[in-house]
Amino acid sequence: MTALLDCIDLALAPTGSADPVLQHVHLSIGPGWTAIVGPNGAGKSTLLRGLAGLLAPRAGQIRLEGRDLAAMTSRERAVRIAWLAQQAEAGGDLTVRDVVMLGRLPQQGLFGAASAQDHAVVAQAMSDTECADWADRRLVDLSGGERQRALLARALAVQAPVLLLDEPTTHLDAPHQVALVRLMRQLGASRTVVSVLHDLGLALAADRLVVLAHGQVRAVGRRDDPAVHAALREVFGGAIRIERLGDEWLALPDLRLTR
Ligand SMILES: Nc1ncnc2c1ncn2[C@@H]1O[C@H](COP(=O)(O)OP(=O)(O)OP(=O)(O)O)[C@@H](O)[C@H]1O
Repeated sequence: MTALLDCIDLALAPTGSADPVLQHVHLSIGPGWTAIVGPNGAGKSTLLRGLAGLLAPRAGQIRLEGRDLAAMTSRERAVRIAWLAQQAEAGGDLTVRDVVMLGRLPQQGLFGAASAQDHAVVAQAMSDTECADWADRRLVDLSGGERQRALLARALAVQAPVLLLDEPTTHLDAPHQVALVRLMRQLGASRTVVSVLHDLGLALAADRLVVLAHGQVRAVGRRDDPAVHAALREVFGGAIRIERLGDEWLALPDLRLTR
């Protein structure tokens, strides 16, 4: 399988930081759903922002479909990569439908009018994230979870081959977390979906995991890969238990540590 996103000896620094937090990263991420996990400050968001083309590499390169991401125009990136940021935007006076339609801008171009197909894509994206019922409400008036779902719909509406989601389950209740896992699995069948997740239980539903710590990749592998489980136990200091339940893997905080 040809990897869609390739990091080659990559060094990245967060915006405003002089020093790279990720160094010498070699990583290939292909089609399917990949979860990036690791302790606070490991560099997960920095890596995702790099993959989105929002941070220029301090060294090395990120290639998308074999092309240097840094050499692409922002329009070229925008039709290929959809992005959901960690901090939800307020959205001003825009309604949910307007915000989701913004996801079609890369395809429409600045002066293009929304086509019937754009409206159909927007309706489908709102249906997939269950926000169609409040399509006419202002984003600013929504609860945290509702807003998160509307912004996810905008990212889906781009219909990009690469979907990058930073903490997409933040603010979501349990049924919507499960719905999102189902959606990421479905989308992974035809796209490259990469999500940063703090909830290891949700991350272990992904096809593959990338375990990061201190700006280094500690393990990459399928969710049933013992090397991935060992790396998770190592980087989280044994604070989690990983157990198999049928076809699924569970990661639970090990509360016995508190005794
Ligand atoms: N502007 C900045 N200047 C200096 N250091 C920064 C800046 N932004 C982030 N950092 C540092 O870079 C490191 C990586 O940050 P990043 O947000 O990528 O981590 P993360 O793994 O996503 O963390 P979390 O799980 O807490 O969201 C952290 O140690 C953070 O303090």
